[in-house]
Amino acid sequence: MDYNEKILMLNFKDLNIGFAKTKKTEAVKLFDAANLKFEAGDFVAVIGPNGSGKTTLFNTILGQLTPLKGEICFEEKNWSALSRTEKAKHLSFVPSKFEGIQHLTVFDLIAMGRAPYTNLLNKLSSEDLSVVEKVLDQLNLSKYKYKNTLNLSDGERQIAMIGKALAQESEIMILDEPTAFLDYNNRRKVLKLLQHIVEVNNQLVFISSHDLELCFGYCNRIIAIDTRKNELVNFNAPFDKELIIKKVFE
Ligand SMILES: Nc1ncnc2c1ncn2[C@@H]1O[C@H](COP(=O)(O)OP(=O)(O)OP(=O)(O)O)[C@@H](O)[C@H]1O
Repeated sequence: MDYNEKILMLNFKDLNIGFAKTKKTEAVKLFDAANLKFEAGDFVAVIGPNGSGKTTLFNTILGQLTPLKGEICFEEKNWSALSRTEKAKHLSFVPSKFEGIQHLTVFDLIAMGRAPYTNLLNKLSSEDLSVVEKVLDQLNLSKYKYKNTLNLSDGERQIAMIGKALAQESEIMILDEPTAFLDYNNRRKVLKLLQHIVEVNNQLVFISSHDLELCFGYCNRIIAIDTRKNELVNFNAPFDKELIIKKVFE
């Protein structure tokens, strides 16, 4: 076996992203995302102007929207054929803002990541508990273990949300603007943490962001929504920053 061989995770086959026709509205096509492949160990930034379709792309990958054309394959299986629980074992999602919930501790939040593996009563097995402890340890969150999620700073809460996704033990993680509400130091801390997770766990991680310098600094791939040509364009590191900015924002 070639240890440098990359493991294919997601494959966009002839994909068109947008909103399907409904009884009341016409179909809206946003862009082509044809024939892109994503592998284990890819840290991918999705960039594009406001309203270009980053969230729509994520919602399509998450299975909440159907592609207008084509399909998304996960390890060569059609992704849409997988049940919600099966998908949750392969894919975790971190929203850009989580305000915290009264009485929900950091431990409880991270334990929620085990939901795809627990029974109807959500009882944690000893294996679930050891995964939660491992994540608390890995993210240096043990000192906040019993802290209420309402009483964390934005940065701490974002890292706790990443912990919930990590506890899900999915190969793919999607984070919608994970640094949008963070200060300069916490932005770097979160991106560095994600870069580390990609390397150590060999996961596939997608983020969306308007902070191009962060994406250039930490990601190994950028997929940019070119709103002139209505297509998704792939760039691999090392990035030609000027070319990317010109193509997407000028
Ligand atoms: N249900 C819908 N039907 C039709 N168009 C929609 C629907 N929801 C959103 N849109 C439009 O789709 C486009 C893409 O929106 P989306 O939220 O995916 O963009 P975005 O790149 O994530 O934006 P931002 O950077 O501002 O968060 C926008 O023009 C939006 O108005």
